[in-house]
Amino acid sequence: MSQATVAFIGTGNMSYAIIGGMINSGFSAAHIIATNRNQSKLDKVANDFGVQTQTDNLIALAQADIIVLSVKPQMMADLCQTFADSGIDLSDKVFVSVAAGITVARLREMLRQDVKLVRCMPNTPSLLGKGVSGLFAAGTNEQENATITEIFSATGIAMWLEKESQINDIIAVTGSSPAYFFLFMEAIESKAKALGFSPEQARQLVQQTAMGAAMMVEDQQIEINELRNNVTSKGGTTAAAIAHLQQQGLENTVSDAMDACIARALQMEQEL
Ligand SMILES: NC(=O)C1=CN([C@@H]2O[C@H](COP(=O)(O)OP(=O)(O)OC[C@H]3O[C@@H](n4cnc5c(N)ncnc54)[C@H](O)[C@@H]3O)[C@@H](O)[C@H]2O)C=CC1
Ligand SMILES: O=C(O)[C@@H]1CCC=N1
Repeated sequence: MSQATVAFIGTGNMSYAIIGGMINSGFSAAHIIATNRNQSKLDKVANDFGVQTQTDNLIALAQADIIVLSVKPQMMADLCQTFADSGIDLSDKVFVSVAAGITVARLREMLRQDVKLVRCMPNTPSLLGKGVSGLFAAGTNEQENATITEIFSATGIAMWLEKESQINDIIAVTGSSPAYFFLFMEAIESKAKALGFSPEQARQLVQQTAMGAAMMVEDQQIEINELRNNVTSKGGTTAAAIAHLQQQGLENTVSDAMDACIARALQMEQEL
């Protein structure tokens, strides 16, 4: 499957990021099909990355070896029904679902077949090759898994998981967590504006600092706690700020937020 054709069904934010990561790391645009019900939503991905686009999911399904299901979880049952009803042979295809909160068992029920399936939990930094994708295989062989690894390694780190339940854990750790970091950055940006910096200055200050901090974590390879200590002079300004965050329970708040994320995924598994 080295020249596998990959169809992204429901090309929105997440598929755009994966496709971008693939193209930026040298995948052939000719082997990627992006679908959406709405052609106008496909113009950007076609212009930016030169991939094929298609408003008819069944044409993409018939042409592709790997089918990435990337509609919102609430749309998945309707989409899968059209595939199950299509009469197209699904048995040789590898399905990859990036949807949160829908299990392998439920996806197979929706497709009315024990299809070869990989559950994948990516994140949007995939666009820059800085993504993380948790992967869980059901019914795929080694060669197929190698092809999937190749695709998701192109977008960052691809990590195979032993248990399907770990997909929900990785949603909390990496799938949803870019939003936690963005919220933290928004809070700093907003306060910088309140302190009198212009919107442009506030944006520049927060983005440079966040990027610098993240790059130090990667570059220095020492405990993150030590990096923090290196900023924190005893009796100084950082110590005052950190003490406030800790008194307000930041660590517990983050832990509780991640538990809420996992709980929502489990609840979706019951609902969808
Ligand atoms: N956005 C994120 O950071 C992440 C999202 N995911 C998962 O990715 C999936 C997609 O999420 P987003 O990209 O954020 O959503 P999105 O709403 O940006 O993209 C989904 C697209 O699918 C289209 N669509 C809906 N039904 C369709 C159909 N029957 N045929 C063709 N296109 C159809 C919609 O028009 C929309 O443009 C979800 O299942 C979500 O759980 C997973 C990890 C991270
Ligand atoms: O919010 C969501 O449900 C999806 C899954 C991980 C990120 N976005």
